[in-house]
Amino acid sequence: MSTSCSNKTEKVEGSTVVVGNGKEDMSIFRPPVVRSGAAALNRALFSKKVDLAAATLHDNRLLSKYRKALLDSKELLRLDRVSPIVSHPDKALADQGRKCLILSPGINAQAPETWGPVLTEAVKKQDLAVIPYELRLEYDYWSYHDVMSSILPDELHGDIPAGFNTAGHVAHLNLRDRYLPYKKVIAEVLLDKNPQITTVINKVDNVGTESEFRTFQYEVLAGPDDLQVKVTEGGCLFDFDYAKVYWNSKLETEHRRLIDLFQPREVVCDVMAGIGPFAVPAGKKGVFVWANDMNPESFYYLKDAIEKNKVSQFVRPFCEDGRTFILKAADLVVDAANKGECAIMPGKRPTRTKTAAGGPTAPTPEPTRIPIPATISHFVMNLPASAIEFVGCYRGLYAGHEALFEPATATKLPLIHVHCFSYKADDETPLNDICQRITKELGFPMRPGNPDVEGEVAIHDVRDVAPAKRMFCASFRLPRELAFASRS
Ligand SMILES: C[S@@+](CC[C@H](N)C(=O)[O-])C[C@H]1O[C@@H](n2cnc3c(N)ncnc32)[C@H](O)[C@@H]1O
Repeated sequence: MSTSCSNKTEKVEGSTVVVGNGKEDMSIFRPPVVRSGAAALNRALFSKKVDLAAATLHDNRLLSKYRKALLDSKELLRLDRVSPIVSHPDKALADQGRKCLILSPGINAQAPETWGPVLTEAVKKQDLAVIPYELRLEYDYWSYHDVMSSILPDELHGDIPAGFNTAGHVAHLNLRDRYLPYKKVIAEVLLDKNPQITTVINKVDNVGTESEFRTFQYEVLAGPDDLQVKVTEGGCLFDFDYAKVYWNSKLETEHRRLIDLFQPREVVCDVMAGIGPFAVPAGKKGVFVWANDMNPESFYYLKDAIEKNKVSQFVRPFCEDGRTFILKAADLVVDAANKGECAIMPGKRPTRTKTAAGGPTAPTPEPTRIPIPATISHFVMNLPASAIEFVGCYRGLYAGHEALFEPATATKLPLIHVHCFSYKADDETPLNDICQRITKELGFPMRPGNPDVEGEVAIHDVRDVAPAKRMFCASFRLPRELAFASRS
């Protein structure tokens, strides 16, 4: 046989193997079929023996030379997560430190015609011998996907639940009905294969129980019913009860995108702040944030995050309906600026406090005073199911305060970032839909475009949420006519 011809790479679930002569049966590396249904997971059933061959070296010093040569000639086993270098299967020889190299499937110890050129030559030189080798693959070897493919019937293989949300040690599934009979087994395998996860929950869909605070009903599928989680996002620690407040780790990129727009010393108003994934990291970079959430539990954990992350000079927590908070925040910020409120940052000592000669300690620099500006630069409204309905509340935001903005000063009116859902489409359909809805609520014509042009909206595609639904963020500057309208 010549292994140098007709090499091909075959993808086996969870493993890639390069086949020497193109004739190997790759199914030998698939996990055993364990159609135990919804019964308890029996890990022992996933043990599998695979008959292969190994090259046993007469001198271990030749190990690296032959490992490379056999790899290059495609005669060495190449299987993800399996080292081809193993102890000799004979215990006495193994105790003497003798090693073997596991060979590619298709190579048969008893059939020299299946050996490639490197093996043939090395055997001739008596550098090595080819022996049968039994490779054992156990439950721990198989990936989550391998194990679930073994357990689930063929008709459920297309959509094996994998894209779960995590919050600290909790994995949060939202299983489709057809996977529910297997929910306990799915949860057990997830626990086994994700060491950082210790509790698996599934969303329980009780029609009409969706909370206004975006919390959900759940059942524990595996692990303790402990949903007090610790999560790090944007360099900040959040320690909260996942059952009582909204948290979605899939929004991390969106949080970062908006935080990157905010400049230190600006003011941001987060109308539906949750426990602060926009507000707290923004505060950490020196942005003043007026952060509000109507859920008292979110307010509690928002205050906790402000304290734990030491951003209380920059982030102020509130707990009220966002509809009333919008105008109130604008007024509070004007008041704070008029009163000269500020953050005071301690002066930083130079790292070396003594002169090279061991002289006097350098004086502590003066603290830096960072005044709160009078105007809000950004509003954030992440309540996608209904935030667009809140945009009418901006009417009269800066009534009587024309002097604070362009053209009297260089300050622009605030940018409003409204999260919302719309259709999934490759054309303008979602953009037009979102602009029509904003127009209706605002009472001012808005169209897709550049947010710096009055009447235009930039629409960012945030993420997929359902087969026909996506989440977007619509950003626009508050039109002058509305900002300075009288408050009704
Ligand atoms: C989708 S969550 C977003 C939370 C946070 N901004 C984030 O990105 O994770 C929406 C939040 O709006 C809050 N909420 C719901 N109705 C509200 C209202 N009328 N006023 C203020 N907050 C509200 C909920 O309690 C929830 O925390």
